[in-house]
Amino acid sequence: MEEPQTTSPHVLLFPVPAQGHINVMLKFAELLSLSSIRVTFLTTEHSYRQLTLHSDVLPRFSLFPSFQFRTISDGLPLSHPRIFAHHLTEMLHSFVSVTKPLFRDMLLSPHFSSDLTCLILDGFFSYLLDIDDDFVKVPTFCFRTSGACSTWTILSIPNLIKQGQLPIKGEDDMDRILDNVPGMENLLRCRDLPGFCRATDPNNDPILQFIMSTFIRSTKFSALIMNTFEDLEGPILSNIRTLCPNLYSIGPLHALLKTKLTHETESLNNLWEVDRSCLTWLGNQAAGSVIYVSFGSITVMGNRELMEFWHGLVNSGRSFLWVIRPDLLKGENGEIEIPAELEEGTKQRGYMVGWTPQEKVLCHEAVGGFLTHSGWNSTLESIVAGKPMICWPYGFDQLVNSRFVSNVWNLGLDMKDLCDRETVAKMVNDVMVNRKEEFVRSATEIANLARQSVNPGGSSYANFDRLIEDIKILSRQKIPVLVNN
Ligand SMILES: O=c1ccn([C@@H]2O[C@H](COP(=O)(O)OP(=O)(O)O[C@H]3O[C@H](CO)[C@@H](O)[C@H](O)[C@H]3O)[C@@H](O)[C@H]2O)c(=O)[nH]1
Repeated sequence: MEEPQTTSPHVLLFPVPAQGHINVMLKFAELLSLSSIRVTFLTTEHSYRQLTLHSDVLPRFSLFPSFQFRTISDGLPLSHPRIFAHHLTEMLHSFVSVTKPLFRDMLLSPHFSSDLTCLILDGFFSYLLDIDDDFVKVPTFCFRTSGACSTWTILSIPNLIKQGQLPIKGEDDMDRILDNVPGMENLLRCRDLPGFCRATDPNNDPILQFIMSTFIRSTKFSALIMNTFEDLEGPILSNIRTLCPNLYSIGPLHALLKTKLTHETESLNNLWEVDRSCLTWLGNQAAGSVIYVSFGSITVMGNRELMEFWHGLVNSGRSFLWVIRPDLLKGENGEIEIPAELEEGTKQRGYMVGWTPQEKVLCHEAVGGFLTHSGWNSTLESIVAGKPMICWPYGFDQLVNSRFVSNVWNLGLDMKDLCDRETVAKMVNDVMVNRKEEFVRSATEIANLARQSVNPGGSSYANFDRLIEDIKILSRQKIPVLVNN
């Protein structure tokens, strides 16, 4: 029997306001709502506006009467472009000075202080709570939107610094193997570490220190929820459990949601307008013939990189579907002159759009491979669709993910730190033709494991049920939000 609504647990979710975080945490919110948990989804005014403008979240979530959106200011004017690649430091300062106190006041307001069962905070937002001085006490779970491989790498950085393995000593040092990351022996090279590890003075680099401290802080929360699965990252998850034993691996979350939903829906949570014409174009292409190209929601590139990719794709002779987001280009001065051979090659075999329904595109039978920036959501979506990858990581966790895609899971090739037309054309042909059989074999095996994990009897399915049970137990304990003065 359904629990009466007044006693059902109430959970507050707060993701970082970026596509790769909001998308997955809304899917998580949908899963919680399907399990009779009351959800308040907190997001910034700007993201809420984009979401409601370009996706069907309002009608979709209206099916859950106890679900509500709440908004909070990020301290920037609504007209601010908020491009992470350009404005990260400004945005971080604004979150700390404006959002943090507003968030604290919100937690202490009567609506939340006596009714909230637990807070599920994006791992990158761990600095919004002062856990160390116990100012606000509420059972808090950390939701990590990136994979275990990159999480464990970042948690290992303090040791790498202590052992003198960091800083990286220049370009000649990039291929040195880091032999002291437990569970990743003989695997990671200096160039595979997240971009901020390239700092010359790690002990005094503000970005590196800030990111390390948010990761370490989030292991001190009551629990860690991760969008991954045991068959993919089991040994690494065991290492993370040494720091945070209460860990729920519940991914791939988009696939778990498909299992739990009784009706067919796309669950699109996009901040950009989707162009569906690409599905019609794909419908006219031969099975496995198209390389899908997308660099996620944050990557930016210069004119030179754009032209190298474009030439490489055209020269490969393969068909391509390429997402060119409105803000993909760095905004360098000067018009780009498009050579006639690119125009002609694109007319014959290419299609470009501003934003796609990516999960659907990846599952389309015409798509044979994915040229990706290796964001964690894209990686998992490609894994579930059973599609091999060419990885061109841009930064953050992507540099670790791409190493795992190529050297651990054998799902494709890593193009890290390279951007020339010859490499692009060669890798496209290697993944789509020359080494296709090998990569498709591994991709099919891992896709099957991913599907098993989210079906009844699978590890993620069971872990999600355990999480729901634990939230219900917390709710019966009725721990109020406390302020320690
Ligand atoms: O045309 C497109 C392109 C992308 N997507 C979706 O957008 C999301 C993109 O997420 P992700 O692949 O994770 O990339 P980013 O947007 O770059 O995500 C940020 O957040 C991720 C999760 O923490 C990190 O792994 C990345 O490094 C970080 O850049 C995915 O769900 C895609 O399906 C679309 O729907 N249509």
